[in-house]
Amino acid sequence: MLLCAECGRSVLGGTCVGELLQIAGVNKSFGAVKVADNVDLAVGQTDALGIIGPNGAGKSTLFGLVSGSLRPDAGTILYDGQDITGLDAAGRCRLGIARSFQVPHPFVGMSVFENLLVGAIFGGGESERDAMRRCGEILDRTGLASKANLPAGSLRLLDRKRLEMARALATRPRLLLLDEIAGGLTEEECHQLVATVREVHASGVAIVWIEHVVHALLAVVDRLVVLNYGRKVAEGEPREVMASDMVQQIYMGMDDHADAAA
Ligand SMILES: Nc1ncnc2c1ncn2[C@@H]1O[C@H](COP(=O)(O)OP(=O)(O)OP(=O)(O)O)[C@@H](O)[C@H]1O
Repeated sequence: MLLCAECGRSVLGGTCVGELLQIAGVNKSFGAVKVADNVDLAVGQTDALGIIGPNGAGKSTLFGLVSGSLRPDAGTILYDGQDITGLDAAGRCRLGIARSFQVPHPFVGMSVFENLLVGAIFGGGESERDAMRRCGEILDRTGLASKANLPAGSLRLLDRKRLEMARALATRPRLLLLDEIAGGLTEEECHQLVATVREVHASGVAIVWIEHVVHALLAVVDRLVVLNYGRKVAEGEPREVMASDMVQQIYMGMDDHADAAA
């Protein structure tokens, strides 16, 4: 892949694709607990970015700030060059930001297909006819075609995870935020899920993936960010980041905060 000499991002057709998402100086506290501490982050239009960090590091909170369910106390969020810091979640969804949740929460009484249609019509802004056609394609792509008419509440774990991703895809995202979709799956199921995420990325969707199942993440992402106590403490080539002393210390529980608390 050709990279821009100035910013290091991908070059398509001779043009730098630039940033899709830019987070600058974002802070968020819940009471006395700071869960986003001056976070800067950029995601290019063709990026696949992984985010790791211990429990409570502020990873899901960051997704809330990007998808619009949470407001930062300070800082700016730009999407496609537009300041979306004050925009609500529905507005961000219409611009192409979609999020899957760590704990899937589909409309359990509706069928799998109906769950996608809701996303496609209300989130993606499509006519019912276009939405139905595209939802059929997404069901195929995510391996849910044979489950289309089942109630979402009857699905087992892998299919619930797939549905969570399919619902996000139904909104026609350019930026897909995946929150721990591989947890609890068998090796084979994980392998299938990785293949689907790779396909989605290859179709032109930027991916940001929070995941504790690191081998699944490393099979997809080309950059890795580490959060700890709300701070971005490392960023770079995934295997180099994983091998760094910083990450080893955090995962061995030997970082500054742990020392201080001891
Ligand atoms: N709405 C909220 N109100 C108060 N505290 C919250 C809220 N949401 C998250 N927190 C707290 O903020 C901290 C960061 O939570 P967050 O879910 O972002 O962490 P995480 O890195 O995603 O963790 P995990 O890997 O366990 O999912 C935690 O201490 C959590 O309890």
